[in-house]
Amino acid sequence: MKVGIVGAGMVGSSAGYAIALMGIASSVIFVDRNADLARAQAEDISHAVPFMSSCMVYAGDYGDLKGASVVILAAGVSQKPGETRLQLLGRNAAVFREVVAEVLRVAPNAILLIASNPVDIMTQITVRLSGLPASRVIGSGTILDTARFRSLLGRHLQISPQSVHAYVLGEHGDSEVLAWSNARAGSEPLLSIAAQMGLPLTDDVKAEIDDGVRNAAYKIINGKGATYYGIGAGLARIVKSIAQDQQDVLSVSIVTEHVAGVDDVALSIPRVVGAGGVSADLMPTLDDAEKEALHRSAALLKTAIEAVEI
Ligand SMILES: NC(=O)C1=CN([C@@H]2O[C@H](COP(=O)(O)OP(=O)(O)OC[C@H]3O[C@@H](n4cnc5c(N)ncnc54)[C@H](O)[C@@H]3O)[C@@H](O)[C@H]2O)C=CC1
Ligand SMILES: CC(=O)C(=O)O
Repeated sequence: MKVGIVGAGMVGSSAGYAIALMGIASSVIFVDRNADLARAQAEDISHAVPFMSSCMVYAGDYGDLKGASVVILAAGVSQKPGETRLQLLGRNAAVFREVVAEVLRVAPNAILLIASNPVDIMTQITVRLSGLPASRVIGSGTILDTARFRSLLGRHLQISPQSVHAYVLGEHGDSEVLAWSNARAGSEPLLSIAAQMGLPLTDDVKAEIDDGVRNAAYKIINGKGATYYGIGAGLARIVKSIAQDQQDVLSVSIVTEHVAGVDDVALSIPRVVGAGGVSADLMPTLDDAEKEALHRSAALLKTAIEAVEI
């Protein structure tokens, strides 16, 4: 499978690195308005491939995306310390007006995988610009926040994060909702596991985990200027589900007709992902506070997209 990546910066290159090393694509092509950067990233990553897998990695222009099954859009600006994701909207919408048209011209049948922030709104903008069905325009959404939640829960409970089944819903951003009430480790509710392990999930522990998930990006950006390894692996995970038609349940963002009392808005809930993109939505059972928080997150995103003229 051929995977295109538009935007060869920190996020695009980390995704390309993960995809190449995981051996889930036959080729990865980088396109960036900075052609020297795209070439350098492709060359550097191609030197890692012989150690791990088999994948052609090169740089090109939009014409080279012809035949791509998936195109990742990671172009645009990223947050500076103190900036929110929503503050990037105007600048990244302008980038997408140019980029989406170029991609569609050569790869009209590709599934588009959106990374640029604010990712939920950029996903909805991409559906408007492309006219593609919502199921084929997938925002990475809260796949990263869900990984952060599982990582912190696993660390507290001393259990592998891969054995923690918990999701972050709603906006990939400040209003996101950690779904505690249905989270499990193994087959047991979290509270039961916490008691059995002698590691109670007190209100203080839950508040610390909430802060660690919700504010992870701000902390990492303060420390090193950008986040990229986590989302690079998350994007590769979505590409794997598509490439291998896995029907995995992943928290990703697509434009959804009715969700949490709001119509026609892109946000994350667990969804089934395979070769055709998203094939089903799996709305979790939530408690009243989580339902209300998800409604607020959806309404915030709806207000933001309504202000975008595309
Ligand atoms: N969805 C998520 O969970 C995450 C999303 N992000 C977002 O990903 C985006 C990229 O972040 P980074 O890679 O760190 O930024 P970066 O600045 O390292 O890379 C962005 C790249 O986009 C290219 N670009 C800009 N305008 C372009 C255009 N019109 N055509 C082609 N290429 C263009 C630039 O030349 C640059 O190489 C940001 O919006 C950031 O907020 C970052 C981390 C996590
Ligand atoms: C930057 C960003 O969106 C994140 O790391 O969550």
